[in-house]
Amino acid sequence: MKKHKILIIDDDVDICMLLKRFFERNNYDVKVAFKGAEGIEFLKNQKADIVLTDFRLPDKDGFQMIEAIKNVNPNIPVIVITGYSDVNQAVKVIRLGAYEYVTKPIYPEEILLLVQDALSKPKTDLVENEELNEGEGKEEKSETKLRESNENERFFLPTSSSAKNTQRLINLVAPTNMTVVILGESGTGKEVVARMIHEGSARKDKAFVPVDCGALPQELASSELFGHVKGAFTGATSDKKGSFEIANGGTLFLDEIGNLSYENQVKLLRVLQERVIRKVGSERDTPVDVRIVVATNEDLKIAMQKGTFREDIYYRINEFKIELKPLRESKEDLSGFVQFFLNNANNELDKFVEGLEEEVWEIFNEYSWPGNLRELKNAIKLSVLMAENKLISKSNLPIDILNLQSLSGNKNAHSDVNIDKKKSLNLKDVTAEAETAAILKVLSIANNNKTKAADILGVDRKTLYNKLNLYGLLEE
Ligand SMILES: Nc1ncnc2c1ncn2[C@@H]1O[C@H](COP(=O)(O)OP(=O)(O)OP(=O)(O)O)[C@@H](O)[C@H]1O
Repeated sequence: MKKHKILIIDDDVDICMLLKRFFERNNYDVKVAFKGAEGIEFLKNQKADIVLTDFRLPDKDGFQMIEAIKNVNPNIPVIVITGYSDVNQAVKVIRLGAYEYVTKPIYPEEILLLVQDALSKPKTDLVENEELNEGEGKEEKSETKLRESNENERFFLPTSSSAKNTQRLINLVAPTNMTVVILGESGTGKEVVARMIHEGSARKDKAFVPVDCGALPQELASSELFGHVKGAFTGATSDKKGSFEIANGGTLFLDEIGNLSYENQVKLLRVLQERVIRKVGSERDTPVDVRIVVATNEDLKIAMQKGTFREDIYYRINEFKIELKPLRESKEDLSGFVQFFLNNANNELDKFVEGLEEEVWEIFNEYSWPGNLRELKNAIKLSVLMAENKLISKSNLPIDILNLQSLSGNKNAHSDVNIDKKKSLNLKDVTAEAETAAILKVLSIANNNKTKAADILGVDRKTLYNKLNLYGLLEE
């Protein structure tokens, strides 16, 4: 079998040699470069299948590296090694098109898993930020990718009268061009509803572009949303399309809109009023045809009173409102969602779990589900993984559900994970204890594989590392 070629760029000779030996032992062809320019030069002249680069190189930083690498080969997956505390950088490198980032201290096995994962994906899946690179053909490809991922997703349509009413509103508004505001707590399915609106519109064959305004780094937000022209700021080495342009003809979903900076609110108002955008650093307007759906879990009226959200935008976007109930207030839909998530988890994990024991149903009905559908989905997935019989039993449940459920004083649950009365009932301590127990349990199930463990826990690897650090669980 042909060996894959990995290019490792790091000025730390020890790390380079360690990784080189490790990957060679695992049957990879390894090329090493100690400077950014050297690595780029190599890519220009020879083929590599994947690049592993340190964020801090003597001649370039990680942002410049990704941009330069993608200029040579937009399809090549890039994994960036960052310092432990550089969470913001890590988020930015992903936005710039890196496949993944790993934090120091590095674990070669963890990097190997990521490399295998990246190389097993079809090329189109790897082109996360194709829009970074201008060109009509490329935009088409990124739209195809979005459509493909939409088709793979299957949603459950709950049947309670309130859920049916929501579905009626979705069906009513979908075919129009109205701006829709979706309100609901985190995890209630706001993005799913936004997708349904898109799917039910004449725009369904064009892109659905979700943007989490809460996760946009301040200094990159304008360029992410509206694009930039070459030379607009240091590091803007080529033109870049923003989310509005990528969504042209389709739907742009602005999640957590309350987090948009004042400056970007002003720009958004222009799009809403005139349907044009102006790229950062450009002197001319570009027309866009985008349907806008926004979501928030904060009360925008209060934000408006506080002066953090502009009144004119509020009234512009407030054309049609859909409010999603938290799961604790829509328990009639619980069993339908449980069955749906159970089927998915069985398929994903190759298991054959048929349902929940009666006692577990009682716990599920009592529990307040602060993370809503996302929490339910993760809890079912973990329980299916843990289940040894046809029915999920109480011992298979994530510990935090049992802890919070027992704290709520439920008489029916007979929890055997009761909190010791002598122990602190301070919520922070309880949470720390529950999280530590859940993390340790999952790490042992996942054979200490952090990527897998993070997946089971329903968090990203960065969050898992932060928790491991916080609770002193990181191995030396
Ligand atoms: N109708 C549904 N059918 C199947 N899964 C769903 C449905 N609604 C939500 N989910 C699942 O629940 C999880 C949370 O949904 P979603 O991301 O849409 O919530 P959200 O309200 O946008 O969350 P946040 O405010 O945190 O961004 C996702 O994994 C999603 O796939």
